[in-house]
Amino acid sequence: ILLPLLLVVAVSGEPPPISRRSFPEGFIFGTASSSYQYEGGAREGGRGPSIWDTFTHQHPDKIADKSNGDVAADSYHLYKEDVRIMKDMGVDAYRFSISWTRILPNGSLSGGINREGISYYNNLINELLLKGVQPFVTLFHWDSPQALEDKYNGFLSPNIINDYKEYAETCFKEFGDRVKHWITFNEPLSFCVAGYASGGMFAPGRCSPWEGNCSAGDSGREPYTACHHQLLAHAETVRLYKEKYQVLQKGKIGITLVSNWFVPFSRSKSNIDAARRALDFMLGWFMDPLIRGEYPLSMRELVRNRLPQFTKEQSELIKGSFDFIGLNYYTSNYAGSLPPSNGLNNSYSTDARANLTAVRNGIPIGPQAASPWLYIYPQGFRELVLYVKENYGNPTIYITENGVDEFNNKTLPLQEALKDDTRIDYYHKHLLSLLSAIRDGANVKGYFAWSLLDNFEWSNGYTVRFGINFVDYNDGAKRYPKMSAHWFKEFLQK
Ligand SMILES: OC[C@@H]1[C@@H](O)[C@H](O)[C@@H](O)c2nnnn21
Repeated sequence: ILLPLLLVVAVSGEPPPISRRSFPEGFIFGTASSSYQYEGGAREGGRGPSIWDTFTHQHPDKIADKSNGDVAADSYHLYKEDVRIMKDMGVDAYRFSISWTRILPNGSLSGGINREGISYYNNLINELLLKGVQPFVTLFHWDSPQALEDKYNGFLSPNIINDYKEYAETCFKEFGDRVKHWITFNEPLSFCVAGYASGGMFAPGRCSPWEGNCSAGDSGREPYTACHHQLLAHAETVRLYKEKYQVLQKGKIGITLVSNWFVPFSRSKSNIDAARRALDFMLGWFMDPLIRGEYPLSMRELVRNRLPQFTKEQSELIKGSFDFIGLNYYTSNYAGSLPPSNGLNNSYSTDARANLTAVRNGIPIGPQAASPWLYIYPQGFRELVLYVKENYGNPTIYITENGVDEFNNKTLPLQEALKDDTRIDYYHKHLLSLLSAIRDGANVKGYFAWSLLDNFEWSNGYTVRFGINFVDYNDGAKRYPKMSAHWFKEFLQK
């Protein structure tokens, strides 16, 4: 079947047609978002400050347009419009995150539950269910409570494990009768590397002096410590859910990870090994503990005493602590080998001894999008999904994010800004690539496009747009469907 279709591509250059009917029966399609990037209402409804409120307000220079998430896409007020858009598109599900500090304003349960926060998420969940859209809820999408940062340095302290577990249990109690898919953490990698290693790009903005302009930090230790505590918090929360809630509530629980695919610079052993190390340090950092109860050998050999160790009990607790894996894919890199670091200026960024780049011999791996790290390489999607299938026991996977951005060109007339052909081409080719991996046996049950709306893109602020729907930040965050929204609506026709 595929051969003639590939001939079509070879001749016409057009990718073969695809629709939801190309995918297995029951496959879930949705869109994804996160609380700090979408909600706004930063000081409304009893919400407490998160580290991203502090980071954007105290270090506006760290954000490309010096912006913040105070208003964002204003989903705090416009969520019913968002759900109407989803219903009109025909999506099956919506992945969103809960703001920890909207539920527990000062981070700990002892500080009290904010009933207005509970009410907001009840309203959102009920509206989704009313319109036939399943909620997939992420408990943590980088917006840690500032109060816990002040109290004990947040995820650098093991104290956060219990505070996180109590926050999660509050959500299970309040929403678990209607939420049947829970994601404990979004991309521990991104949070720990961009927040603690590479130049203070993300909140809490810690790093070593040789990595950037940070007031404090240790790029060679803190990324590993913070993510060790996230993995332990994840494992303890999964045990809690399975022991106290899953039998009655009948939901599933997992974690969302992100990885690039890595193409060796050449077929030399050193470059192939470098590509494998890159995968270990980006994906194996979490998949190896989840599947084998231990960090990858390459990490233990290269990071050594800077990498925390699991006790036997912790290893048993984390091994198998998931019903599904959420996997985010956006882009791929070339990987080449680097000599051992000097052991002086240690950093996660150099520990893997891998030179990662998007350009080889002057030729980019694919067209570059707006975000500097995003090069379009659909083949990498298939390779990554099959790598997880073959190296980690073919776990149940939901693709929890996949997408591409364009620049926020303020001089463009609205009708021009809605013509996002690149996004249509990106989704078309990535869905074909995913379908190919599924047909080769990968156990993928769903796909969430990033993102429903344009939103606050972390250190890029509002200078780039990832939305299938355009947000007019100058006119009450009004939503307008881009061409890709029409494409998705047609793709999703039952
Ligand atoms: O950068 C685009 C998106 C962010 O907006 C999401 O918050 C984050 O989960 C992510 N991971 N990889 N790419 N992304």
